[in-house]
Amino acid sequence: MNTLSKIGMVPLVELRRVTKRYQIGEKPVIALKGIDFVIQPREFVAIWGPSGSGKSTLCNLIGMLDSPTTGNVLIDGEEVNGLTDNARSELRNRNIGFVFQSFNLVPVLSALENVMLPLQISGAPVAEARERALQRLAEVGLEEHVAHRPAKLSGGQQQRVAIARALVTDPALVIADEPTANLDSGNARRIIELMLKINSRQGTAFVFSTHDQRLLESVKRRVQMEDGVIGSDSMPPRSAQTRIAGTHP
Ligand SMILES: Nc1ncnc2c1ncn2[C@@H]1O[C@H](COP(=O)(O)OP(=O)(O)OP(=O)(O)O)[C@@H](O)[C@H]1O
Repeated sequence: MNTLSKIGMVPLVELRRVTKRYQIGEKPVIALKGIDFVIQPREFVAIWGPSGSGKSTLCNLIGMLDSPTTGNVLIDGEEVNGLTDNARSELRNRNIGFVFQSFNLVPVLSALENVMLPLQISGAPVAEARERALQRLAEVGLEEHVAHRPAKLSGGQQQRVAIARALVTDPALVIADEPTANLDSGNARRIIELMLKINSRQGTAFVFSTHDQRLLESVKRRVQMEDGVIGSDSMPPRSAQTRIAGTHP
């Protein structure tokens, strides 16, 4: 992120009157109907709502994986619409980490190699990539499992590898689209607590989506999606971020 967002002068993400329309054959689907939305540095935001309400579409636009039909998306104060594909990829790789519902780990690579991958793709020397990946895996509590391939890990452990991978490039924002959808309720809760802890300790901003209201108890900013608009049951942003017992700012 540039210095302006680091010192809080511009939001990390800003959506201005964003719409998204999909066309399947003859029939248009308006997935987002004019969204205004801001994520500030260090925020932890839950996007919740029923299936089909527009959560993934919103995450994809925030992560520049897709473009709006109308309206503007600004990342770190920079308007995304006018950028070339290369400039957009560069902005994304520099600033944003992703966690997906199906973990998306490379099956033939170990946990360590999976986490090293984003750094190696960006040209970091192997020794440095290894050191930073080991550090991230330790932060998510997997130092004992670094040599295991994904198939040897539980769903919760695989998602923790994915979180370590999302964090390894030190992004200002991690987008986690339904990160707990394939986990049982205990592991789902542990994943949210882990993300809250990283947010609290390191200041990484998180936006995560879920249809499970039970996961929202400890999240202070909630954005409810309802048929393509932000619903009335949203909780406003808070200047102070959530702290988990035993963690430090
Ligand atoms: N690629 C696409 N092509 C056509 N329609 C789409 C596409 N992606 C999403 N939609 C439609 O847009 C609307 C919003 O979908 P979206 O996936 O954003 O909702 P969601 O809240 O994330 O749902 P879920 O929780 O089931 O993932 C739905 O009506 C969906 O069918």
